[in-house]
Amino acid sequence: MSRQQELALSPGGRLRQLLATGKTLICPGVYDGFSARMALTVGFECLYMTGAGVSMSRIGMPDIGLVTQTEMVDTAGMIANIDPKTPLIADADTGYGTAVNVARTVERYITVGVAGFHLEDQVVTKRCGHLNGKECVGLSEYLSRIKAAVETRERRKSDIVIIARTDSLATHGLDEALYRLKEAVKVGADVVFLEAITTKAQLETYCDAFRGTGVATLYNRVQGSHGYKITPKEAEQYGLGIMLYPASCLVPAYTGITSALQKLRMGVEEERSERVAPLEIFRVCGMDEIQEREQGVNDWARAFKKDSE
Ligand SMILES: C[C@](O)(C(=O)O)[C@H](CC(=O)O)C(=O)O
Repeated sequence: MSRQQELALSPGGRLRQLLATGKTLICPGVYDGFSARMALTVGFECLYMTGAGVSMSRIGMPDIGLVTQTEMVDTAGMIANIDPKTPLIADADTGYGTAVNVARTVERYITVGVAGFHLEDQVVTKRCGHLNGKECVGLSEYLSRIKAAVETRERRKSDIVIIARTDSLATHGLDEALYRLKEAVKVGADVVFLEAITTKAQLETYCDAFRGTGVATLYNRVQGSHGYKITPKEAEQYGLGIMLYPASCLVPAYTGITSALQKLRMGVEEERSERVAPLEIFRVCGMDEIQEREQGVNDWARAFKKDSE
């Protein structure tokens, strides 16, 4: 693909291109500008905006359906535009209301440059998929959400990737969960996401159900949960299309910051902090590029002034 063609690709197009390689796409969970910058600096090809992370970092609340559409769209737009070449998959939870709310969420995700999103079948007062006590809506309500997303994508002539998530494994069992995902695909979802898989047998049945159908499967690897654990290498062997690591930044932030603060509270400075100069982290956040741009504009202004005098 030429540079021109590559530049012309939409965020959804970039994500589709990555999925078409057939390799498992490893997506670290980011939730703010800083975590996104770190993931980009390390070189990930695709990022995931975790709703749990946005809920905790942005409003200081747990992942129990408190974060709003406005907060999610605003954060997603900021992250997606740090490096528009790297596609962002965003959590869209339940779509934040009825089918019309779903449509508005999708419309806004398209506008701000999100490449793909997942939409689930929990009730609107949802909770993290790895907590007990989940409740799911009926199949027709779930499919209305997916349908609203698909129609919005068509209306906007967008290629945003729609990921159908079901939490019904915990509430209704594996057969119903797979049935829901298959129906979501019929309505127009591109990727399926069976949430909170806890056994090898469930994972195998899930992968078998979609193998050879052209529909990519997503696996949500919530470190520290009761979810079944697989490595990225095993994910390749299972033929999984996407692997999310929602807690990949959250947990190190939690443990690292807490430990540094505990020390500071005792009057001891964290020795690692001394090894990082402010400039180093500003650089992670694009300092050099911004200064280069500034320099370019200043040079132009100087030349302009000289010519016009
Ligand atoms: C994927 C998820 O929706 C998220 O918000 O990142 C969560 C992850 C979590 O709460 O740790 C989930 O429901 O699995």
